Amino acid sequence: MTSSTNVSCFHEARRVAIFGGTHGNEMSGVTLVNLWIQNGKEIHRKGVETKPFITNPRAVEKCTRYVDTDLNRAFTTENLSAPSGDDLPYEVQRAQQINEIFGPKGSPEAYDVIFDLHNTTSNMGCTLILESSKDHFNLQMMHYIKKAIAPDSCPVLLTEHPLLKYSTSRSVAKHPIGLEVGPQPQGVLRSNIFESMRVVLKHALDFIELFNEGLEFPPCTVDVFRVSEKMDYPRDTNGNIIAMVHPNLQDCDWEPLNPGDPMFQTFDGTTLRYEGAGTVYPTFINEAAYYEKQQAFVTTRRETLAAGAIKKT
Ligand SMILES: CC(=O)N[C@@H](CC(=O)O)C(=O)O
Ligand SMILES: [Zn+2]
Repeated sequence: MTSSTNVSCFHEARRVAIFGGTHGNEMSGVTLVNLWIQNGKEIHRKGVETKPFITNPRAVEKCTRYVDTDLNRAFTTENLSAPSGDDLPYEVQRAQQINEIFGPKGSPEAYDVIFDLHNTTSNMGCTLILESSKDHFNLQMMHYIKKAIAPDSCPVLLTEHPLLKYSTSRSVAKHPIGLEVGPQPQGVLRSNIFESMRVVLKHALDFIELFNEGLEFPPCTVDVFRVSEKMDYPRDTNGNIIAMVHPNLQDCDWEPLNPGDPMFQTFDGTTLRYEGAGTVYPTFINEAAYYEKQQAFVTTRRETLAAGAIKKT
């Protein structure tokens, strides 16, 4: 067998977009994208058209997550195929426009790559979000970024899950990549968070340039954290929250949580413990935007994915 039989070929990643302001109060992405709209020199790469784009301008203007509904949940087939009109929620109208410009989602005309820039109030560091374990192009890119950024770490969160997966803005692209950097409060810019987001984007664009130049990337493996279970805050019968994230768990994103470990602390100081089966790795711990989604954190499990060799056609 010749080595080339194991190489997956992809078209050049010529059309690339960088989304900021999918959530209007996540300031690193909003600020970087606005900078790059003014001057795109930093994101220019040979043989690549990179378009910086503010996805939810009305939410950015109000510095709020969204106006009518969460844009990063709005890219469902139902929404995208609904008859368009002013009566639709603002973000659904916006999703349709974005799908026209960068999609259509699932079609050969769709953009090759979309980076969607997010911030979290959780202590997640610089996290790459992968939507499909079978996307070898993205796996290779994430492998490249992890190597380039070492000894700093860059965990990969895999959101592939039958119930917990959601319809993101970036999902209109052939290769959707979320970048989630924290901790940063909503509406706030922190220089360290801003800079680490910028550095990851730099490496990502370098990878695309090398790929388009014809470099072959050999098979590799990527350690990922696969989303497993959504954990809500403990509540009373009226739905009111009766406990907080336990101090031993707060800020401990990506660290092992074992059966019997403290998880929540009630207002009178009682510790509630994790009673699941086996070790999990919580993340999005105490994310501000997830109170409305009844989510205190999400558990993940570690997995190693194999990426085949890739090369441009
Ligand atoms: C805090 C936050 O907004 N996180 C993103 C994660 C993602 O882009 O997949 C979201 O919930 O849409
Ligand atoms: Zn966000």
